[in-house]
Amino acid sequence: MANRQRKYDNQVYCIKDLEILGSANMLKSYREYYNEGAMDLITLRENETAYDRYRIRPRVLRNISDLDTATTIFGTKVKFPFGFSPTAMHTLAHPEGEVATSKAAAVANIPMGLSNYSTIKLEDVIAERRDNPYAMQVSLLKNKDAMIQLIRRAESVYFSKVCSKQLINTRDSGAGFKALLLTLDVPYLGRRLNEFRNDFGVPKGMEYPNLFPGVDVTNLEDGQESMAYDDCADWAGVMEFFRKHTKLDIWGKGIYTVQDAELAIEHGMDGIIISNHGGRQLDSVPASLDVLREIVPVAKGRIPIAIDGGIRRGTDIFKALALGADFCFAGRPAIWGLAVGRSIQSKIYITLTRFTTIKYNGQKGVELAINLLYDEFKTTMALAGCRSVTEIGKEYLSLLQPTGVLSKL
Ligand SMILES: Cc1cc2nc3c(=O)[nH]c(=O)nc-3n(C[C@H](O)[C@H](O)[C@H](O)COP(=O)(O)O)c2cc1C
Ligand SMILES: CCCCC(=O)C(=O)O
Repeated sequence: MANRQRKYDNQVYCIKDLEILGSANMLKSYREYYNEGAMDLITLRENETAYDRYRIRPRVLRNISDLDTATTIFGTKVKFPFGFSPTAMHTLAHPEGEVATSKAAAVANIPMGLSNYSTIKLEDVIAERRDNPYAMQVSLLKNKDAMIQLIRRAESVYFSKVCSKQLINTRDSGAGFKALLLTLDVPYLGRRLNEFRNDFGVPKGMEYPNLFPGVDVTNLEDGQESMAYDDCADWAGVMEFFRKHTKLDIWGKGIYTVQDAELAIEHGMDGIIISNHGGRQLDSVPASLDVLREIVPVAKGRIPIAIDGGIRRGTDIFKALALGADFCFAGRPAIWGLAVGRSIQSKIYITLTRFTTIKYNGQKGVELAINLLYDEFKTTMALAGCRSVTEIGKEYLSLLQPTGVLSKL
């Protein structure tokens, strides 16, 4: 039966399960680095709970037999409106790190944002691509040379690969880096108490091979000048710099207000991500979902609007779309997938009768995260009576008031 629900292994049936199992597989200081955020974690918590204030209003008898979850992002068709936000240092969660995340994103045909604090070379990450799009995240640094070199490398991966013994150029097929995600909300790093308490540090000898190749970044937190964030950045200067140095699309990540959404449009950005950095920068800012509601009435249709922060269920993706987002991203589910991958054993067949078992399958863990969200999202669309992503609108949601009354949006 086509509409039977997929079964899962490893006792992971939703992202919450993945978080619990993945977290148990990590060292305390890494777990808290990934899972926690700034100060009292008020925003971190609200990013998730904001979704619980909305209720879905399904329509029935809608003939959903041709249901289509596909949409486009960065000019590329993808499986459903979900992709990975850039998160630093995947190798702390799993030895295969960003390569495993990339393999899973490629198999699923979803976009992947790659952090400039990736611990694996961007060329090795992009080598795993199929037709799915990638976006390179760029932090705004004082060190302009590091940024320029990073952009050059992202652009110069000429996406050629050997296929049927022929060297073909796959750039035209849409594979590879399509956009830069400028991280706008880090002139300083937020105050993450877990990092102070755990004396968090990356293992000796670890590098950020895309931003500072060959540099031991163990002491990054101690503020080496060559790695410092740019605290003089402004809209005009940033846009002038990036338009001069790239032909890729430029998205602003870390939009918290209507005023800054307007400025992003005014300065010709190609897209925005409404994001509070997963509650890791300024604590007690509003949940990104609440900011989405303010921004959509003024920005919808003028610029692509994506959102991240607290998206953990297919119903969350549905709700964000119903409130006007064009696309959803999430950061931590990829990390938990990698960490769960440490305990997934895959059987690889060598011959028809013999197989060997490999552990540490990071890709399978991340695929599990994607499949859970995909299956939940598809089920939500079907049960709400939406046949395509464009049909999802605010008529499918009510706001649950504290009194228990449901109000229209
Ligand atoms: C461990 C971790 C590392 C992150 N590293 C980066 C980064 O290098 N650059 C960046 O722009 N955002 C970074 N972020 C923020 C994410 O891109 C994203 O905004 C956030 O994870 C979304 O919240 P979610 O994890 O609740 O989905 C990081 C987030 C986490 C959890
Ligand atoms: C030094 C890496 C900072 C990455 C980041 O943005 C985060 O941890 O949230």
